[in-house]
Amino acid sequence: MSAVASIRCTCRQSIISATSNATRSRVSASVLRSHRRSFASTSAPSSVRTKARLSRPVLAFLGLSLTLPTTYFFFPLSSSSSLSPQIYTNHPVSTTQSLTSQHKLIAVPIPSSSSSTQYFERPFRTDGSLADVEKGEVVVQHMMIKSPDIQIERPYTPVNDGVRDGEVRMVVKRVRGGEVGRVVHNLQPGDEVGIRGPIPTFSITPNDYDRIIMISTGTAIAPFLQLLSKLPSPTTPAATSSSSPSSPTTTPQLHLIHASPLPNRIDWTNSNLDPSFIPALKQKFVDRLQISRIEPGPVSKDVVSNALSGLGKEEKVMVLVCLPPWLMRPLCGGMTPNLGQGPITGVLAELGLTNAQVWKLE
Ligand SMILES: Cc1cc2nc3c(=O)[nH]c(=O)nc-3n(C[C@H](O)[C@H](O)[C@H](O)COP(=O)(O)OP(=O)(O)OC[C@H]3O[C@@H](n4cnc5c(N)ncnc54)[C@H](O)[C@@H]3O)c2cc1C
Repeated sequence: MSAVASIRCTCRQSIISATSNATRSRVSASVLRSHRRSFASTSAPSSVRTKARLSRPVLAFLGLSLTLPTTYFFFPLSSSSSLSPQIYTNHPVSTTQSLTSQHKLIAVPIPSSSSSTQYFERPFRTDGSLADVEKGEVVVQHMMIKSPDIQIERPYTPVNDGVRDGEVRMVVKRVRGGEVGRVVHNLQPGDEVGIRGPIPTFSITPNDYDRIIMISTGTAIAPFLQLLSKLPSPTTPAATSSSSPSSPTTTPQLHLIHASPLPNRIDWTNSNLDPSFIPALKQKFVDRLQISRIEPGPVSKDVVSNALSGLGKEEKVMVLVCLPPWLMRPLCGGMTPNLGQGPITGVLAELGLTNAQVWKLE
């Protein structure tokens, strides 16, 4: 199997949270890896790209740590009804649905104004400008939701294609003592929620790969559900099947490896409660999408080896990993403290995969 073609990632690093008694800052921003170009406003010549890749997270870190807190604290909520990555606006929740006792699906309509949809179609860069999406490129994005009571925000990844559906749908897990999870779980249809986004999480040009393997557990499946929702059905002409300005024209072989919930827990991902969940995706992709459900816990070498089987020497593979740190470490090595990719170690390294073939998502 050969190396990467292109994946560009804006890591989930723009999180600024302040609790009532302390201000915690977890800031990270745009880490873009591209072999052709990045979301950055100017394309660096190839000779300096490596250097640019190394310095960009640092610059983004500094830039965001200055700009986002300012935006957040001085302009906490705008009266405008447009969605914006920089400024919070209040938006009514149209539907809410309990998927399990811990998981709630909420839908927030996207205002039809072009100022709201533009950020879905032309992703927001950390320098404030908008990126042109390349032909065939799919950008996975997340939204920030804030607590109305205290200065705290959390990122959530829509499971669907927002522009196509006219709304973003997010599955939010409530954790014990969690602040924003509590807020979301108390929402009723018609209630308003402070939201900003969309913010790019990562982008990928699926046509550049022969096989894309996605590995997740729990709500970390959300970026993959969104990616699969944005990909056109292999049986439908690309131009009509996605809202993306430049839909991929062919579908690579897709393999989703997703942990089953603990025994006696409801497997919401495998329900028909949303058209972005697994059963609908299976119907959409038929034999282009293989699903492996695995036991909760560390991902075994066998299951990944199985997903890689039959891959020719010249074929290109990308493994996208979205797991909590304790599961990511044995599989492929952890991310660095500033949410850089870090070296590939563990199971994926043993299978011969390199940094060019793996992308880690926090
Ligand atoms: C890019 C991105 C996308 C994401 N998408 C999703 C998604 O689609 N769905 C989803 O459910 N989640 C998603 N997450 C996770 C989400 O952003 C939150 O981290 C999660 O919902 C918990 O937030 P919370 O405010 O409810 O809990 P928090 O208030 O952050 O609490 C989390 C845990 O920490 C504990 N805790 C809180 N404060 C303290 C303290 N001072 N000392 C000790 N312990 C403390 C709490 O008890 C709790 O157990 C995503 C994360 C990222 C980075």
